[in-house]
Amino acid sequence: MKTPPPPVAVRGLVKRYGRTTAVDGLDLDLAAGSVLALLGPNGAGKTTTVEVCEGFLHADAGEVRVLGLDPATAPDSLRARIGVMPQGGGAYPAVHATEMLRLVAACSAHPLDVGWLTGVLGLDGCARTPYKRLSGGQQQRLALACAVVGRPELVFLDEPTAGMDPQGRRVVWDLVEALRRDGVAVLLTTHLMEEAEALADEVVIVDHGRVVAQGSPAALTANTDQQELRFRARSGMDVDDLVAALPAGYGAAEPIAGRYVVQGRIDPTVLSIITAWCARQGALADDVQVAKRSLEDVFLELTGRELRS
Ligand SMILES: Nc1ncnc2c1ncn2[C@@H]1O[C@H](COP(=O)(O)OP(=O)(O)OP(=O)(O)O)[C@@H](O)[C@H]1O
Repeated sequence: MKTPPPPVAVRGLVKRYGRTTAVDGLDLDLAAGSVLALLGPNGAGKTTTVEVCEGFLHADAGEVRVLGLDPATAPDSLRARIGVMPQGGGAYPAVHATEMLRLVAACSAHPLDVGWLTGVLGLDGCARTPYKRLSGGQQQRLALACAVVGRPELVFLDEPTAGMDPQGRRVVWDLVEALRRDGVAVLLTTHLMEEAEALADEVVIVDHGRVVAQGSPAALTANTDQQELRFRARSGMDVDDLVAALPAGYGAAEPIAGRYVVQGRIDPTVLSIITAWCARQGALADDVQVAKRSLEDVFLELTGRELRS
């Protein structure tokens, strides 16, 4: 039996806007029935990548295949098989929430039940509310409903929970989880590492239009034999001197001014060495934490910048 093509396969994608190279040789593979999160700071090229995959933008170079098709030349045949939730949603201002959803459902051969979907997404109370009167979170959830009502094989969600309160975010996360259980492939963008960690089978971290790291959240944040101790203190202390004070094999860095990281096995002796060393510098080690690496740390180590910058 012939294996179906992967939902998304991108090789060497380049997209420029004038002098700005938004996407700079990006590769991406979304496996069937899995959730991939494109994680990166503002302007990293996430939306541009997704819009090329959706067929809304054309690549300057590289190869893009979505469900085996080139979205640049076959957008109509693809449209019926994919669901798209654009950043910020979008609908006619006066249309009622359910009207909008019924309109989209009518374009599909086998839509989900609109009443069921509005219930699941907590939109029952605003079925007759004009789109422009919905809260930002409700507009987002309606956009998500529109993206999935046609039972797509593949869904693109561009920052699906941006600006949502924790309750709204939970509803969206539960729906993404349900899509995965139903075998739907999901490509989402986010700059929230907790969202990527909670939802994604595969995380692709992008910066300046390039992939800087990828893997499962567990693999990306795995500690080899390493633990980390982080603390805040006055900036500019000599980390080489700190390394010299620690047992052999330990590392220390100040990736952001005033924020220090010590890598190695953290035990009470090491902790006391660090705090004593700080005291000798006339500094107080504040906000001391022993932590597992987060995706935020991975990004910081790779780029020297914070995801939320
Ligand atoms: N239509 C456009 N014209 C010119 N430059 C653009 C256009 N769209 C995006 N850019 C630029 O391309 C780069 C990548 O933008 P993109 O929106 O893809 O990033 P992003 O990772 O989705 O960011 P965000 O998280 O803010 O949505 C940015 O420098 C942005 O300013």
